[in-house]
Amino acid sequence: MKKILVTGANGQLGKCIQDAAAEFADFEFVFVSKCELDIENSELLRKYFSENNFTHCINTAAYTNVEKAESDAEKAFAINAEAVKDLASLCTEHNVVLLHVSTDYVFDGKKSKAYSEHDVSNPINVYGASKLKGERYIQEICSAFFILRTSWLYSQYGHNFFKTILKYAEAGTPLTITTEQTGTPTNANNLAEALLQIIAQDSTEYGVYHYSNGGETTWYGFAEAILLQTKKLEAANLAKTNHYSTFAARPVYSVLNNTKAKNILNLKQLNWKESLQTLTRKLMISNNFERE
Ligand SMILES: NC(=O)C1=CN([C@@H]2O[C@H](COP(=O)(O)OP(=O)(O)OC[C@H]3O[C@@H](n4cnc5c(N)ncnc54)[C@H](OP(=O)(O)O)[C@@H]3O)[C@@H](O)[C@H]2O)C=CC1
Ligand SMILES: Cc1cn([C@H]2C[C@H](O)[C@@H](COP(=O)(O)OP(=O)(O)O[C@H]3O[C@@H](C)C(=O)[C@@H](O)[C@H]3O)O2)c(=O)[nH]c1=O
Repeated sequence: MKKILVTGANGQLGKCIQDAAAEFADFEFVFVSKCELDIENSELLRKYFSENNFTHCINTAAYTNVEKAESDAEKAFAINAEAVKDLASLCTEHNVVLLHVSTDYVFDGKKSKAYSEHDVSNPINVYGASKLKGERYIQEICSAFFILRTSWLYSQYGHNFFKTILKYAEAGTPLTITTEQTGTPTNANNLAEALLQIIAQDSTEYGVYHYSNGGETTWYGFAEAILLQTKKLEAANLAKTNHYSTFAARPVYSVLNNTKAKNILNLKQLNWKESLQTLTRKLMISNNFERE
């Protein structure tokens, strides 16, 4: 019997995993939100691992505010690196396979071809640096781990670009969206399923993997597709810009090459536009866009 601890369970990906869990009836899940298990609390973490026979831990807990991280580096590193180090140690001590999620922002974006796992990481913002440090701890401490780097996550849950665009459009707020960065929007529901599939197939091909939806676009292209697919484009006030001022630098190009995940973990890569369409159709039928 697989017993899986999911941290950060009230976040975007955590909620998508809760939904995807319905398809994996053989697994026992322990979903813990930040209130129930703060991963910075090493004693409480230790207690959870001692009192449960977990076989796997999916760590979705993270400091994800890219802008705020620039002036709050200590906290970003405490959660994305130091707490991950504790988690990695406990997983090793208790023979637990760790599945951890990382980001395209570990790269500097100077390439113009999709990044593979062999490409050198070189983060250009605090968030990316803190996530890379977390990855490094896992690689040093664990032997049984999967690090899945993904990009531009969105879903019906939490705070994300998809929901921001819809909220602004519904309020009639003008939208000026940048064409400065190119990457791949990834439906967090697809990532949730991929993580559970890795567990289901009992893979021991541990290591770092890139997992995102397929294709590429800019943030402007993503916004346009969101509005088009939800039939809000005509009414929306959408404009493009080649410079949107932010505190944090972002990689100009951060498309991830998924070949390794496809070949070794047999993960399917859905095209970003098709996956967006699947989600928008589902949400439009059920009228179930989660409100904050
Ligand atoms: N969102 C994106 O675009 C991308 C995300 N990722 C990675 O994917 C993973 C999931 O991200 P996503 O679900 O979108 O992020 P969210 O911010 O939606 O979820 C993260 C969750 O972690 C919680 N959390 C924060 N600090 C702690 C802590 N100390 N202990 C326990 N829980 C904590 C947050 O709670 P609270 O909100 O209360 O602080 C939140 O519920 C992260 O590792 C992220 O770095 C990678 C690429 C893209
Ligand atoms: C809100 C807004 C943003 N932008 C720009 C700013 C930025 O360059 C880009 C995306 O902005 P956001 O702040 O929504 O996205 P950002 O926080 O950069 O998203 C990142 O989050 C972390 C957690 C990751 O790991 C990354 O993969 C990526 O998804 O869009 C506009 O051009 N217009 C707008 O109205």
